Amino acid sequence: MSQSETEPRPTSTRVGFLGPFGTFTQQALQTLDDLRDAEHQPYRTVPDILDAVEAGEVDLGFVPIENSIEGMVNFTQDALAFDYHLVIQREVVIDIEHCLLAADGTTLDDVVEVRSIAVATAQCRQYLRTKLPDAEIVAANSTADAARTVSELGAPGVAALAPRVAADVYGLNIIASDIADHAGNQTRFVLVAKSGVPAPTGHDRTAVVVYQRSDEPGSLISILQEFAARRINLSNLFSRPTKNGGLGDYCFIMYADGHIADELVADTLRSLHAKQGKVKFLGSYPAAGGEGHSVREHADGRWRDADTWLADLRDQIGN
Ligand SMILES: O=C(O)C(=O)Cc1ccccc1
Repeated sequence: MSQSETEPRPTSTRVGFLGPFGTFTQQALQTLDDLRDAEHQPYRTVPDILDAVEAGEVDLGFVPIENSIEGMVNFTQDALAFDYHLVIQREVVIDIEHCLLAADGTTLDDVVEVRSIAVATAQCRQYLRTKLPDAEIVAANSTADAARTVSELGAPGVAALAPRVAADVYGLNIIASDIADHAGNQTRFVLVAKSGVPAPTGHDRTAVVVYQRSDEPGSLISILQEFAARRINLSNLFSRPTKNGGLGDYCFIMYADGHIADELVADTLRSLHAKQGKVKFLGSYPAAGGEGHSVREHADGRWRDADTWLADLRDQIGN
């Protein structure tokens, strides 16, 4: 009897990403060497990907969360903060080059309509306003989705704002390249799963959503003090409307250096929970490019010493 008849074949990991083929998200996913042999499954929108992860249709979801020009990708941040119980496993940062793609016969001078996902057109706002002031901007589900529809339509005067690679995928011409409003355009993507926290690497990030006590003034400062008092660097902090509490009801989405396995990070979260009431953990994961200052190296040793000291003290007093 062959091995395949006795043992179930190991199924490969399935990863859902923002499709169709040719998106920036797909490019970023292709940089993950250990997921090269995984099944890459395109989805139409970020919620579709996250639904698929929650439903177990795919093992992992891969989504954009931050752009160096546009800032936070709010629809992803909000989905992770409010709508799903998923944990970030990893992050990846890639360079982004925006191009205008069109079918044969369309030059830049002919363009009357530009299609793309809003987060991409926002990164080229000045270019579009100055070079194509009369062009209509039409929303698509992704850059590659825009390229796909431009290709299918074949209509003159319609262009997609999309990655260079999408020209090959959809048989279009590049009629303008590198058109973002600022140099060094980059996007951060994250891999999410239903559960699991990767082991600390020493260069990690921890993401949390902290709800402020609406009845207490100065709650942001008291939240920040929890991190500052433990010398934990925050790489990002922004407020988002909770959406249920009416105008002015906000929570904070925070990205801190360190890992939940670090005593100092754990203690910060414990204290935040005690003081603020509601904290949602979004994950601890290796920071891209080895960023994320190590919280553990010095602090954990000192913390263990302090723990031992306190335990001894309590022993002495019989508690
Ligand atoms: O639409 C895409 O190609 C995406 O992957 C989303 C996106 C759009 C613009 C910059 C980075 C990611």
